[in-house]
Amino acid sequence: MTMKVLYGANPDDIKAFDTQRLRREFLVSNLFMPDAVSFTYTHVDRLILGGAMPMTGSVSFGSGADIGTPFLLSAREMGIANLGGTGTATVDGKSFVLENRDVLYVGRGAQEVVVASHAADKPARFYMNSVPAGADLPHRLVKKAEAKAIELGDAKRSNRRRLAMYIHPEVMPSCLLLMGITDLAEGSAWNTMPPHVHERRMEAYCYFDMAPEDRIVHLMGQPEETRHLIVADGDAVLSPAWSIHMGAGTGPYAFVWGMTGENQEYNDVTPVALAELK
Ligand SMILES: O=C(O)C(=O)C[C@H](O)C(=O)CO
Ligand SMILES: [Zn+2]
Repeated sequence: MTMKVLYGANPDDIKAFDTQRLRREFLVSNLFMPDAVSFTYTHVDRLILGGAMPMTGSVSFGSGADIGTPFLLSAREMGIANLGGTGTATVDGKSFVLENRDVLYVGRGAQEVVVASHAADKPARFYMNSVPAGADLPHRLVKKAEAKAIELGDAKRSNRRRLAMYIHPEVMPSCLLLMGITDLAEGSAWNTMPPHVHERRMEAYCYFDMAPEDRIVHLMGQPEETRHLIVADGDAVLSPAWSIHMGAGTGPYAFVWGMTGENQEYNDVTPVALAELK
């Protein structure tokens, strides 16, 4: 298990960032390495994001040595989304089978998580978001069919998409984590249109189901001072509260979004008119 640390940046800093620096602070790559678990501790609302791609055996995590608590989840909750083939996640001896696009909520206090794929030629890709939690809630699997889905956008504007809420007060109540998956409709390219910011929550995206040669042009920054990141399959991007988050892909894609902060009000956002973007 590896734990990288990102300290985050403020909006004035990024005005002077070159491409390399911007990528270092806001882009997390190599999340899904064979038979490894990699975490990144961000100081953006203390969200930890991680990935694991077990192939033939199982891989486990749970130690809190990197973060100063007995266990990684001694004071945290976690969402685990399976972006690949079917796999199993076993939390302190209790096993949950995650098919593609199922999400497991792991409550505060879990000590050991063991993940495995059912078939090495179609490995599971477990993507994790973890945030500080104030209560112990039971672990629960949220199947794809149980998520609350919303159809958004318009094919004529190339932004039709289906947004599915998994860890959300109406589906799987948590302490402060929100997590869901957005799938772009065939032929649509743009996500999160029109864009928005949410002062009371940060957000992280993990783009997946992309062909290796495709890329997302992800836009970030304050509306009047945007920057872009070129993002590949399996990469995650951090979006602090002050940043827009939107993107367009050169081919089909989906993404997991995770949020935490002051509240869990999905609609507590400030829309940004496209004419405001610079
Ligand atoms: O395509 C979308 O729109 C989204 O998926 C939006 C994200 O869920 C989001 O930004 C939530 O604040
Ligand atoms: Zn958002």
